[in-house]
Amino acid sequence: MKFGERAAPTQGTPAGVRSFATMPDMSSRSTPASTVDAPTAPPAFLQKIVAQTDLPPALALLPRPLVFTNGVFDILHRGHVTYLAQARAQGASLVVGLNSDASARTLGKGPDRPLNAQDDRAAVLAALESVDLVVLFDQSTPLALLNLVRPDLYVKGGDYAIETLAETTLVRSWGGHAMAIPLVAGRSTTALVQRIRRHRG
Ligand SMILES: Nc1ncnc2c1ncn2[C@@H]1O[C@H](COP(=O)(O)OP(=O)(O)OP(=O)(O)O)[C@@H](O)[C@H]1O
Ligand SMILES: O=P(O)(O)O[C@@H]1O[C@H]([C@H](O)CO)[C@@H](O)[C@H](O)[C@@H]1O
Repeated sequence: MKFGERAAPTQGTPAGVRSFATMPDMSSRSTPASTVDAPTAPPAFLQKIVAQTDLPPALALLPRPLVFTNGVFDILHRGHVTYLAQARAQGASLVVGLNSDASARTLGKGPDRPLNAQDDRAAVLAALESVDLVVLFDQSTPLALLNLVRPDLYVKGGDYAIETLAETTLVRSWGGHAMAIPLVAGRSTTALVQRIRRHRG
């Protein structure tokens, strides 16, 4: 139900949200609707962010085939969301390995990158319908995490030569597969940042 819609009183109103059934009738007052208590419960999508130590039970709940990908996802753009939706469509669930800030800094993307901190990047990814789990990793490659997740399919964007990746060799070692997804032309975080900086003068 969208904010402000009236509905029949239901049981199980989320914590922090007062049921309309228990709210004072404000129809005859001039008080604006914005004075109604704001929800205080954290959004459910944050539950998709899991620590590596909590992975086994979280993975056990995911339907197979399981797809895995990884990256920095610093400023989310159309290329990313297209790629993640296409990756998810290859299986029944998608786990994203997300470079921690320390790990991202080792990748040579620039001295001020990542611009968005790891918790913010994780939250934005977790809010996507295509993403089932987000797991941070601290190394310069996702190999150790990949070995924990043991997906059926490893996916990376077409900016990588999939056959040359160590991730491809690893996923094939347990009978998994690897696939490259074609790039959405002209979309990258680096290009976006450059354009913003040029316009700023
Ligand atoms: N335009 C795009 N189309 C499809 N997939 C993409 C695109 N850009 C990035 N990806 C994929 O998204 C994942 C995360 O990529 P990354 O965070 O490096 O994006 P980026 O925009 O290329 O960033 P940067 O410019 O900082 O390198 C990678 O697997 C990459 O292959
Ligand atoms: O966001 P990026 O830069 O595409 O993600 C990187 O991918 C690397 C890739 O898996 C090559 O092996 C990985 O090693 C790196 O840690 C980033 O996740």
